[in-house]
Amino acid sequence: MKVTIVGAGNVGATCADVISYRGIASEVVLLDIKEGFAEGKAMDIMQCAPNTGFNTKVSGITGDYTKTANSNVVVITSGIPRKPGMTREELIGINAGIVKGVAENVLKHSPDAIIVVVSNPMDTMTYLTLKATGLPKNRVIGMGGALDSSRFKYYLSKALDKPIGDIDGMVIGGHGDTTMIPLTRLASYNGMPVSGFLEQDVLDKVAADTMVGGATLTGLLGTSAWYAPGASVAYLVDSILNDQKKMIACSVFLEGEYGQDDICMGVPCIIGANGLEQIVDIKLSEDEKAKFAKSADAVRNMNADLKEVLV
Ligand SMILES: NC(=O)C1=CN([C@@H]2O[C@H](COP(=O)(O)OP(=O)(O)OC[C@H]3O[C@@H](n4cnc5c(N)ncnc54)[C@H](O)[C@@H]3O)[C@@H](O)[C@H]2O)C=CC1
Ligand SMILES: O=C([O-])CC(=O)C(=O)O
Repeated sequence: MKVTIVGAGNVGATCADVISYRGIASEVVLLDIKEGFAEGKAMDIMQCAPNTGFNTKVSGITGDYTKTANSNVVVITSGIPRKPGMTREELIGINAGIVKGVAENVLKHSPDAIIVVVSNPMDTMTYLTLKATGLPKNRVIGMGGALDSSRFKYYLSKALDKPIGDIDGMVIGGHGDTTMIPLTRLASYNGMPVSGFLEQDVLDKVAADTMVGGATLTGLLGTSAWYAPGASVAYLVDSILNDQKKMIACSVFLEGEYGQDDICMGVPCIIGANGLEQIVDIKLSEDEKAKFAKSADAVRNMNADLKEVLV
């Protein structure tokens, strides 16, 4: 199985590293526009193999899409990340043109690929990819919810002081500082509701910290995060390539689900060999429904800025 990752920067290279280390694909191609950069990252990753023991073939290329031919999955991480104080939405001006051009180029050589969109603002970039390529909705999947959910589990595990692997929880909605919806009501510690262990004010703080999880890291690092983002993409790619049918919160095109139409947003999805195989329409509370509708308004507002790039 072959995966192409466009953008060999922090997130793209980390994703390639996790995919190869965990043997998720037999071949990974990293592509970047910066001369020699993808080649260097690929060489560095390959030189881990003797000591970590993987067999994935990782190669890098500058701008030559012929080397990406017949990829099963293409991950788009190309574009600029935010700096401290910025929102993800502020990246749209530069990233929209990059993502559209990349999506068109990859499809010329991998017409059957499933595309995973990572570049921000991710929900809008996913919508753009879907509209610009005309691909069916099962083949365009935005990654954000897998990451936001892992940050939610992290903050819950800290508040509970319990192992992160014992915690379950999901974040739906938009992948933005104010549009994420951590589903606290449904989060659990070994199958038991977290509300049985934590006071409401603590749960509210966990949700608030989760929502600004990316901004917090951007403030600490000077650029946005990459370890958990790269690992979250690899987790999603694994479910596709190995037909795991995991339920993962992903940004996908909605046609009536959750009361929304003509928009890509984070909802629970079954992800397998066909990409998006099912949208799981869970029953939200009135409060969660209101939050989802508000989140959709904000994402839709952002999508309106695509008018020029979508001509
Ligand atoms: N959806 C999510 O959960 C997350 C999204 N992101 C987003 O992912 C994107 C990448 O972030 P980083 O890897 O940290 O940035 P980075 O700056 O480290 O890497 C981006 C790479 O894209 C390359 N690039 C730019 N234009 C290109 C083009 N036309 N073709 C090929 N490559 C091109 C650059 O040369 C650079 O190497 C950002 O937009 C960031 O906001 C980051 C983390 C999580
Ligand atoms: O915060 C950012 O800009 C990058 C991102 O989407 C994340 O780490 O969640």
